[in-house]
Amino acid sequence: MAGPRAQHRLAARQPGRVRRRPTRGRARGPVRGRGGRPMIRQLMSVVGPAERRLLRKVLALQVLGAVLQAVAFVLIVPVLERLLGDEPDQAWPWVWALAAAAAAQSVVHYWATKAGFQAGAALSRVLHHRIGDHVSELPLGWFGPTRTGELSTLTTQSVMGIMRVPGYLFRPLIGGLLTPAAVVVLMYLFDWRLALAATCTAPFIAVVLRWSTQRTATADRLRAGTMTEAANRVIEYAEVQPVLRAFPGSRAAGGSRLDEALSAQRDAGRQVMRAGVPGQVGFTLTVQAAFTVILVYGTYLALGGSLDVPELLALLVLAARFVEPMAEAANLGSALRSASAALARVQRVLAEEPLPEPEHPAHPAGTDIEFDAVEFAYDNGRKVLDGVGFRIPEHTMTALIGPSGSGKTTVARLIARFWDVHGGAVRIGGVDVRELPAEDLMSRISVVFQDVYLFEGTIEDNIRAGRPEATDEEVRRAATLARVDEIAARLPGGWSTQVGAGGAGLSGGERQRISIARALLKDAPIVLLDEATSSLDPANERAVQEALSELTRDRTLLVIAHRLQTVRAADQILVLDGGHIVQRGTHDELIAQEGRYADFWAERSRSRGWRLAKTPVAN
Ligand SMILES: Nc1ncnc2c1ncn2[C@@H]1O[C@H](COP(=O)(O)OP(=O)(O)OP(=O)(O)O)[C@@H](O)[C@H]1O
Repeated sequence: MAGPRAQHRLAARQPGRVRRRPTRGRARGPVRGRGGRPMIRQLMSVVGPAERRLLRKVLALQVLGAVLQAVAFVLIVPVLERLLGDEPDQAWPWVWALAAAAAAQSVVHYWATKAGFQAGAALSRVLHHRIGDHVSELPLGWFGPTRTGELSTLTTQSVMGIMRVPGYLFRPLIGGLLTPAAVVVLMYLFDWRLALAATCTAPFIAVVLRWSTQRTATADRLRAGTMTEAANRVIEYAEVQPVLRAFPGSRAAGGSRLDEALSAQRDAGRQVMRAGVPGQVGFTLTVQAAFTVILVYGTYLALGGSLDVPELLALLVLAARFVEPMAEAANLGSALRSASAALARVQRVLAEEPLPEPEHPAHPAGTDIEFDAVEFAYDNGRKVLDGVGFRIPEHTMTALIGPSGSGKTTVARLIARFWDVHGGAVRIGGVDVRELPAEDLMSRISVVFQDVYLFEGTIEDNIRAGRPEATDEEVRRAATLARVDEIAARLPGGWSTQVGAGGAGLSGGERQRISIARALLKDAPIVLLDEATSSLDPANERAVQEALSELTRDRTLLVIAHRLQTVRAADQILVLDGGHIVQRGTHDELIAQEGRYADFWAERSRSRGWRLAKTPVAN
């Protein structure tokens, strides 16, 4: 059984039925896997034409800068030749040429650096937009609990790592390759034999450089992995403090997971050192050996009389400078790998399939909801819904009950198209939800789930999120209907109280009342509601019930019900178990039958908590 994402991919391939949403102001280049492509190509593939132009400009300037640097290096030879020879006065034209080359290189370097920073800022902007645009088109089901951390790392550390590339990495990398190459080529103008000797040493230096980079690459990757793990363990350790303190026995286990991660990080750090030292020593020795070869050969030529001593000295100075940019580039291996890994992470998210959009949007007639032989499984392949069928008539209330894990939340999520079904269809007003544009579908639905998210902002801001263009009166009216006015009156800052990200500082019932007010303001004709399971104090319980009765008026409502009075008030009750609807009807009809509902009612009436025995789901 294909998982939700695989299923989206299948749907996206069906010809004629769906089309990908147009890409608003984005790069047209395809996002393909790394496949060993040079980083610059990877970078070009995730940005738009304007940023590509800017990157090309930076590259061109850096290439020019590297060549000018080589020219400046090479001009040292005639200057030294003349200064150390018999006619020092003749050095002046070369000194001026050297000064001109150095000045030109400085100017180009300034332009390149400026363009590099501009390109970095543009990269950061475009990547943030692309990630934001793309994520907004992904199925809601993609947003699991780990995504917050993933997205925040992506938009901060990863994007920062990538934006440093044109400003900080291009110059040494391009210089490291081009300047030595240009130096060797220009050396041929002075003495082809020493130039040839330098050319012959280059492959050895390159091989050792590659070997040392590969040695540290594996250790570096290991260290990056252990650092992420350690960071996650630190966060986990902070988050589970209440549990660790409530259950002292678990403290050792909680602490040891963190200790293990930290010592793995330490070991990985040592491994990087161990792996890096031979590479660096090997590189230095090879460079020294190459220099010695040139020195010995040059001395041999000078002793034989075929090379002047001043020219030999000048060429040796040049040879010494020729390895400098290579050494600088060699030290950037780690930064380059981490930028490449960051780019790969961005590409992975950008490669996630967006929700397929209908080619010919349909128009629902009404707001009744229908499940027609719906089948659905999450990525693990276990069928959660297996041929579920029911209808919620317009402007009626349906209560969905069933044991924990029976798929009640999944039913609600499928109506809001968090994922697409794998079999059958979910219809609204007779139209398959897959034939509705995502925005149209969401404009018809209000979702009040248990894990209410409150934005960083005031109570008022949070309610207004339901309909940003609403007037102040409309916001206050929704708030009053949902009994949020009582909350505002109690809080020191009133309506302007900051409720903070995640709504810290408010109880579960209070958060749900704000989310009901938000839904009331949105005024969508369909409401999907997951009643709070946590026990509320009587005042909050009454307020939530009153708020709900406002919310459900004249709307089509599916409620995942946990309270007896909600279940009783429903026009229809559906009992979900084992992947099927096992009973349906009104409270009176179901209570008259023997079955799971009657058991549930009897059990629930006896105690405050209730549970239905779970039966296995047929696959
Ligand atoms: N994102 C997910 N990925 C994989 N499996 C999931 C996911 N969400 C839910 N499940 C699994 O699907 C099954 C149905 O979950 P669902 O949340 O729909 O049940 P529920 O009836 O609403 O449970 P509860 O009453 O405890 O909230 C469970 O076995 C659950 O573990």
